[in-house]
Amino acid sequence: MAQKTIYFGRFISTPQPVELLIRVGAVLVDRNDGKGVIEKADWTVRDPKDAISKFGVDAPVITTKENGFFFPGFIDSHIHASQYPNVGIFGKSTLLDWLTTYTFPLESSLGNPKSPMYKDAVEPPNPLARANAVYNRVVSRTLANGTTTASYYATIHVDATNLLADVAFAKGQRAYIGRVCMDQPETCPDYYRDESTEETIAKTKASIEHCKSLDPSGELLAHIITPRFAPSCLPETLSRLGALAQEQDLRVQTHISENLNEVKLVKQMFPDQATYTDVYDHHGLLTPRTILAHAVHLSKDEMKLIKEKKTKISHCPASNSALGSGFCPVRVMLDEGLEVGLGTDVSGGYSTSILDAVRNACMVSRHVGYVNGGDSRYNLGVAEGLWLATVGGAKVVGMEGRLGGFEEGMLWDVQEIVLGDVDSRGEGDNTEVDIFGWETWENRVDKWVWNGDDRNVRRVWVGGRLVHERR
Ligand SMILES: Nc1nc2[nH]cnc2c(=O)[nH]1
Ligand SMILES: [Zn+2]
Repeated sequence: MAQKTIYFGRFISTPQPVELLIRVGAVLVDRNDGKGVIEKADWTVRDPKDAISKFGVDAPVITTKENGFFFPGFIDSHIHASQYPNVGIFGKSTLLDWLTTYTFPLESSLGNPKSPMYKDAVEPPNPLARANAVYNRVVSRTLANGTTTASYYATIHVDATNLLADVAFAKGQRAYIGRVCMDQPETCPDYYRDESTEETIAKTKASIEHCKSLDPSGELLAHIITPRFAPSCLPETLSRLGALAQEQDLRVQTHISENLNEVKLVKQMFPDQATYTDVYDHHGLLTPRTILAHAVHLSKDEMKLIKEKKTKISHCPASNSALGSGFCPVRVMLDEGLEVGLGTDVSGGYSTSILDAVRNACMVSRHVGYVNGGDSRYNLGVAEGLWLATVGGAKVVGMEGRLGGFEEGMLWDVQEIVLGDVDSRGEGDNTEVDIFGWETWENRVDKWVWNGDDRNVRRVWVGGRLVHERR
């Protein structure tokens, strides 16, 4: 099979938060066994045959539809793979009761046959078979939605966590895999926690080794150290996990300041630290390679410390609305110079789609503007939302300059989008995005963001490997 491929057509990206860059041309990709990068780009080419002669290679040419475009793959910087069966199931709960009512029972069922989820089971429980179904489905589903990179939380179970790593690796998604660490008996149920700091560290190391055995380079797949959040870990565990991340040069992910009752709980449990951010800093977890999800209720001082430490933020707007957590002030964080990406936070968030997260980020920003005196300065535009979903996300997962655009040397982690054509009789395609033909390309992108879904994702590549094709 040919190693090189030419992609020809329309390419849209967001190099800057307010810049929607729309170009026609061709790029040459060397697939290089799934490490495919853009070797050359030419924005003067207007015909696929010209591309072959311009690049001087006889490679197959993949062309976008007239009403379509290539767009950088989405980066989901915060998603709980194990919670996927619960999308949409949250009733009227808020964070802390949502965890005990819906989340811990489901997560425990992927590894513990005594999980409360099995109490009425007719068949003998088979947790790993359940994990297999859940993880295969969620990886397929996120790929179908154009997510080429995901930072996943699994569960506390090593076997099931390693299975998620196997599934993501086999399907070719770029993935960070976190074994969830929780061993604080005051807040974690008996049926779902590690017994001690030693157990937490040993099990985390086992999962690190498994991820390394799949991808020693860590470029397509790597373990990410995952203390669930400060209240779920013993203080000693937090420190040991911080040290482990440093020792093994690994990323860290956790939650911060999502909900006001959670913030209060952290104050009670860690009276010696002034703020939630200080708790992570004190335990060596506030690093440039740490992703903090939510950050809804941070003080300005906390933002300053996070900036100083170059720690990253994953904004999860759908989840914050669904669980009534609050209005995350993304504009303020961007103005403060924080690095922000988007997360679906399945299943606090109800959707696996980062396009839906873009929409929700735009919506929430308007509510933030409203509560700040109706100031439209807070509003995020479509290009800004897409920037958070791609370039912002790349910074958050430590892949700045390698993901999120079409420049030479960048990885070919890309989705091909196709929009719906409406004909002269008013007949359309099987997509929610009806394009009549007179819209500008900027407006077509607006319509895609507000009404698009997986039906608009025709093909997806990661590192030049085709990982999804819509049938
Ligand atoms: N949204 C969300 N917040 C959390 N805080 C601690 N655990 C979780 C979780 O699973 N989801
Ligand atoms: Zn979360």
